Amino acid sequence: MMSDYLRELFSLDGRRALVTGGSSGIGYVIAEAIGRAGAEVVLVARRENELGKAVTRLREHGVSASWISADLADRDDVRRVCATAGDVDILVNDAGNNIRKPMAELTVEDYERTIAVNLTAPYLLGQHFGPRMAARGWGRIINLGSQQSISAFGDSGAYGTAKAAIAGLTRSQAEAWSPRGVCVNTIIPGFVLTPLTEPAQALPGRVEALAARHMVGRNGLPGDFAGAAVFLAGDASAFVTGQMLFVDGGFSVH
Ligand SMILES: NC(=O)c1ccc[n+]([C@@H]2O[C@H](COP(=O)([O-])OP(=O)(O)OC[C@H]3O[C@@H](n4cnc5c(N)ncnc54)[C@H](O)[C@@H]3O)[C@@H](O)[C@H]2O)c1
Ligand SMILES: O=C(O)[C@H](O)[C@@H](O)[C@H](O)[C@H](O)CO
Repeated sequence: MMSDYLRELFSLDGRRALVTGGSSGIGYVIAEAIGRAGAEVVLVARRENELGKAVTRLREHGVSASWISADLADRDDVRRVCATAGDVDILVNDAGNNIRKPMAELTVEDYERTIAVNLTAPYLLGQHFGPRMAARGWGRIINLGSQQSISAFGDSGAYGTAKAAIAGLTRSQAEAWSPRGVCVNTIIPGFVLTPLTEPAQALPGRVEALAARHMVGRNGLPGDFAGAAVFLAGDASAFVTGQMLFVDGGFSVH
């Protein structure tokens, strides 16, 4: 049975979380995990039907959940999320997109949309919620990076640019607000089987080749991120800030 000590260390009771990209993949699992640890959860994504389904699933698990529909590539939508979300103790910047083309073929529109979703939205949401968390003396920001935060992959130059910058954004946000109780960290996944990676999964032999590049011998699943998210969202990680946490089955060191 879980001791009161462990319950206190990992409980998110009384916390309120905003999870972008929470309708799908890794973001949904993070929302469910921190919700089941006690937090109230607000999901942000574009498609209302997917958001509605995710909120229904969360409620089936006893999680207090709601959603805001927004296109995070659109700054007016980002501002509307900031204005309507209320107090947020835990911000998870999970929403991401990857426009896959050879570097020289990415248009400026591809580049700008990719940067807007993967980097500018986390920047603006952090700028709104970070100081408010700091004023209350407690907060957590979890950004989603990628192996491309530290190394190059083919055909995703704009995404790689944004994900490398996420590591720098995390350090800058940590520097700004950690002195007042706000820990900011990046989760770096391996290759995870989600809708985002379906184009890569469709390439012959690619799934198997990537599985072999993980030390654990398999690709990631969304469920692999639950434990790290609960850890980084709560008091257990009070002395962890500005870091990249590699939840990648050993991919980065293989
Ligand atoms: N799957 C992987 O292998 C992998 C690896 C490294 C990093 N990541 C990162 O993890 C995060 C989650 O990815 P996933 O694999 O779970 O993908 P996913 O496609 O399952 O989920 C992405 C989520 O982001 C939302 N989203 C995308 N564009 C949006 C926009 N313009 N406005 C609002 N919401 C938007 C989608 O609605 C969805 O909820 C992303 O930041 C991704 O870059 C994934
Ligand atoms: O969109 C994608 O194809 C993924 O995000 C990939 O880039 C890798 O899975 C990731 O970089 C590993 O962390």
